[in-house]
Amino acid sequence: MAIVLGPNQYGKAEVRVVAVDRTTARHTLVDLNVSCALRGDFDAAFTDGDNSHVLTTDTQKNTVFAFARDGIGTPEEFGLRLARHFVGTSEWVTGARIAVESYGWDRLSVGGTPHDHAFRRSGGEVRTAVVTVDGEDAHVVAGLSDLVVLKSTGSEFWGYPVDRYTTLPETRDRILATAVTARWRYTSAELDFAGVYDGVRTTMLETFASVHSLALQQTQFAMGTAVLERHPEVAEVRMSMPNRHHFLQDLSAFGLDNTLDGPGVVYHADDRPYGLIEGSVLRDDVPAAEVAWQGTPGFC
Ligand SMILES: O=c1[nH]c(=O)c2[nH]c(=O)[nH]c2[nH]1
Repeated sequence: MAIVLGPNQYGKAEVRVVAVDRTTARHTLVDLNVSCALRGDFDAAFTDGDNSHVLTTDTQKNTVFAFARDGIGTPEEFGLRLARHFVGTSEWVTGARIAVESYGWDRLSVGGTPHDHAFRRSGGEVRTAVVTVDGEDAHVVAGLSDLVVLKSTGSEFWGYPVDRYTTLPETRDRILATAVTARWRYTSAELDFAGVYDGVRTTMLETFASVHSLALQQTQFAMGTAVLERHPEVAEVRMSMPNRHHFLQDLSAFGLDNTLDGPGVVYHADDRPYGLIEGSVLRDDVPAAEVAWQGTPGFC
């Protein structure tokens, strides 16, 4: 029996970098959380403490800040620049995974006039990008998380099996709410990343709104299908969506009606437990690229 080192990677996680574009008096902000992971021949560091192949995580952090000095661009472009730099710099670094979270800031207005340099964090939504350079190949997985959406009608849930533990009543009209986390893989690393991102996000929102839902599963698949139909540069979509249950609150103890036959206006928003619907939608003519997903958690 031999005990051997298995797959490994290392890098600096969660480098928080904020870049202010001051080229005009109207400033813009880019606010990122960047995590680097290098892959390659680092065995001796793990087995013997031999650091001769270890580009320190401190150097990786410094590289992130230094690269930001020249302008960041999109999260995907920034990730590709960093990953290609790390893979091109030393022969024993054969791959790099750069994960970027991008936080949006909206410009504040004063008396209806947009302010030049004051901002408010926009929503809880986060744009994400995971770039993997593997030798000569580059993979880009874009995404978003915590895009919170709700429909106050246009959602039903019925027709499920009933066993001795089933108490959920069937409904023809319920609130459907979720926080979308989605990642989608591009077929190319040369794209208008900002434009395609906006298009995919809009497609998801429009589909959520317009599909009459018989299950969150159906809505999710429709969202992924619409993305693949409208965006040929997307190879596959993976989504994780908690079902944020809203139940009509029973107000009968107070002599108030609150059923769907009556006004049906007061709901109790349950934060947990929640159903968790996870799925992927693929094109059957595009080859899989599991290395693009290696290390990206949260999906089945
Ligand atoms: O859209 C839904 N899918 C389910 O699988 C499910 N399960 C449940 O209790 N409510 C719901 N709603």
